[in-house]
Amino acid sequence: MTQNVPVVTIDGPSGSGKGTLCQKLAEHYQWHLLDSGAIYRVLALAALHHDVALDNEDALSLLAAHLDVSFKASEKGTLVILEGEDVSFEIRKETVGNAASKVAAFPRVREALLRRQRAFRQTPGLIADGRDMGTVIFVDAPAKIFLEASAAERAQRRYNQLQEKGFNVSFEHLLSEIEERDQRDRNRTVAPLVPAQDALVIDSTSLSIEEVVKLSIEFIDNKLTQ
Ligand SMILES: Nc1ncnc2c1ncn2[C@@H]1O[C@H](COP(=O)(O)OP(=O)(O)OP(=O)(O)O)[C@@H](O)[C@H]1O
Ligand SMILES: Nc1ccn([C@H]2C[C@H](O)[C@@H](COP(=O)(O)O)O2)c(=O)n1
Repeated sequence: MTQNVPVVTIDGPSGSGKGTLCQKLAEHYQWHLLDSGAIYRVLALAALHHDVALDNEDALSLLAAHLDVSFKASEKGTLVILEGEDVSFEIRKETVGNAASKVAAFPRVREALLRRQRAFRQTPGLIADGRDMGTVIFVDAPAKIFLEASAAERAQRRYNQLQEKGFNVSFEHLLSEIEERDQRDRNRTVAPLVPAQDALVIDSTSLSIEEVVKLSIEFIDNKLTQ
């Protein structure tokens, strides 16, 4: 019964630090990791590759139901494979993130990806990263965290990240993309980005990564022993 396998859900807006926190938690507990955003990103990329319009819910949900995606552990981290091709780098582009946010707004697309996400619940446990992990996908999770940060701080983090990788980007452009994505993810009719009622909300705007990890582990350990 996978229902007995513990899950920790980490939800929050783009750039709040979910991915960073989830990797550290998965290492700490030696649990599996679900990056649900990567699945939506792969779907968006598949739509772009196959010329499927980002507003065609029928075609997108069909594509989602048959999405040929797999995740492979490697020395460089987890590789994301779409139809046999390594798309780990491509799916991280801001254009793909924005497209993912558009396709993710359709109820039948979300429905088509539901079981695929729940299948990640395997012993000894799962750290689940996304927007609706605690509110829809794993509502019975014993520990739920909602990670926030101001839009300006998230844009600054993304700016630093891209600069380090050698990309020349405008801070203002990044900020407006983050605000646009927030607006879409928070206001959609299905599975909007909101904290679960039983989630611990952490505002990381002025916290270091280490402080966020420490607070999270204290909370999770407490919840898991209740
Ligand atoms: N508390 C923090 N303080 C400073 N920088 C941070 C903090 N948490 C994360 N970061 C940095 O912010 C950037 C974005 O973090 P991360 O990719 O984990 O966010 P995310 O919420 O997973 O974003 P997305 O949803 O778009 O994938 C990374 O460069 C990361 O190192
Ligand atoms: N559980 C999820 C995960 C992701 N999405 C959508 C909304 C995001 O803007 C987009 C990309 O996610 P990211 O990789 O930046 O975490 O995918 C969603 O709706 N639900």
